[in-house]
Amino acid sequence: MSKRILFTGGGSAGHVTVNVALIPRFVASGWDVSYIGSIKGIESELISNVDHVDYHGISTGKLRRYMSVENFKDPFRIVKGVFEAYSLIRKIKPDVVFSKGGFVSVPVVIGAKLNNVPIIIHESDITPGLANKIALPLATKVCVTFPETLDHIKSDKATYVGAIIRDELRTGNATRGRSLLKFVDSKPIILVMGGSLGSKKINGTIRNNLPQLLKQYQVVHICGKGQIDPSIHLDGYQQFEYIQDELSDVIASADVVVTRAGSNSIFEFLALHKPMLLIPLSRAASRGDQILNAQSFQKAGYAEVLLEEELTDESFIQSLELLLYNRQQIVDNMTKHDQSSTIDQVIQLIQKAAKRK
Ligand SMILES: CC(=O)N[C@H]1[C@@H](OP(=O)(O)OP(=O)(O)OC[C@H]2O[C@@H](n3ccc(=O)[nH]c3=O)[C@H](O)[C@@H]2O)O[C@H](CO)[C@@H](O)[C@@H]1O
Repeated sequence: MSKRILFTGGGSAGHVTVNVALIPRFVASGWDVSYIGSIKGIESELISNVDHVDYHGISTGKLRRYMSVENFKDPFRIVKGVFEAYSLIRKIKPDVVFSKGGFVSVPVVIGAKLNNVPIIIHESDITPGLANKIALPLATKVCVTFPETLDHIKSDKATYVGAIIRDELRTGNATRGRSLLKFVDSKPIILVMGGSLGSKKINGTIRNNLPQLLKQYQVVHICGKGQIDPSIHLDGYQQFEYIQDELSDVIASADVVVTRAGSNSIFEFLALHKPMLLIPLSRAASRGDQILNAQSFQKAGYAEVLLEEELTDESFIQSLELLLYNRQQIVDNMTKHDQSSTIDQVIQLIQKAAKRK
C-alpha cells in the first residue's frame, strides 16, 4: 500500500504555494496525497489545479487581531473544524502531516496530534505566525526559511532549510511574457505585486504615478481580487487580479519588481534575480513580519525598502529610481545566493518523520 501524506495550509496564497511546490514530488514518488483546507478559501482554488490531490474542505475560523462580531462565532467554527479534521484524518490514515500554517491549519494539526500522526510545520517568515505558534508544541519539526527565525523559536525542533520554491517558476520565458502582456521590447518592465490578496495602498500609488511611469517603463500590475480598475486603458499598462500559470513568464519578462514583503514572493524574486522595491505590510495591519522580512533582504543587498508609513507619490518615485540605479549591484548580490537544495532537504525531513519510512 502506498504511503500517504496530508498537506494543510491556507487563507492566502503564501500559505498554499509552498505545498504546491512539494506535492508533485510526493506524487512522483508514488505517495497518495490528501489536502485539508477551507471550503471556499484560496487553497481550494489553487489546489484544484494540482493533479492527484484528494481535497477536503472543513469549517474554519480566522485568528483575527481586530474586533469583529465574527470573533465570537469563530471559536465554534474552529471547534467544528477540529472534529471534522479529526474524523477525516482517522479515515485517511496519513503517515505524516505537512502544515504550511495559516488559520485553516490549526484544526488539522490538532486533529493529526489526536490521531497520533507526526507533524512537520513550515514557517516562511522571520517571526512565527499565530497558527504555527499554536502548532509548535504538537509538531515533530519546524522548517524555517530565514536563519534569523532560529532566534525566535527556542526549540531544537526548529531546523533552517531556506525557501521552498515551485519548480515551474524557474521555467519562465521573457519573450513569452512580453507577448502575453502585449509589451514592446524597447521599454523596461516593472512588475507590481501587492501580495497574493493585493494592496489598496500600493495599487493607489501605482495608479497615481502611471502617467510618469509609462513615459519610461511598461507596468504589469497584479492588483488582487476585485481590485482591477476597469476605467484605465493605457498602452504599456496591464492589470490582473491574480496570475497562475503564466506567472513564470511574466516574472521572466520583468526588469524590476515592486512588491509587498510576503516571504514566498520575495524568495521567488531572489531566486529569479529580480531586484525588488519592498513595501512591507505595516505593523498596524499585521504582526510586523513583512517589515522584518524586508529589513533582512535590504541588509543582504537584495532590495530597497519603503515603509508604508513613508509611502507617498514622491517617496515611491525616489525609491524606484534608487532601485534602478542599484540594479546591477543587487543582481550581483542575488547570484551569490543558492537555495537549490531546500526542497530535497524538506522531503528528507518529512520522510524521516513519517510513520512508514
Ligand atoms: C496579508 C498577509 O497575511 N500576508 C502574509 C501572506 O502573504 P501572501 O499570501 O501575499 O504570501 P507570499 O507573498 O509569501 O506568497 C504569495 C504566493 O502567491 C503567488 N502568487 C501571487 C500573486 C499572483 O498573481 N500569483 C501567484 O502565484 C506568489 O508567487 C507566492 O508564491 O503569507 C506570507 C507568508 O507566510 C507572509 O509573509 C505575509 O505577511
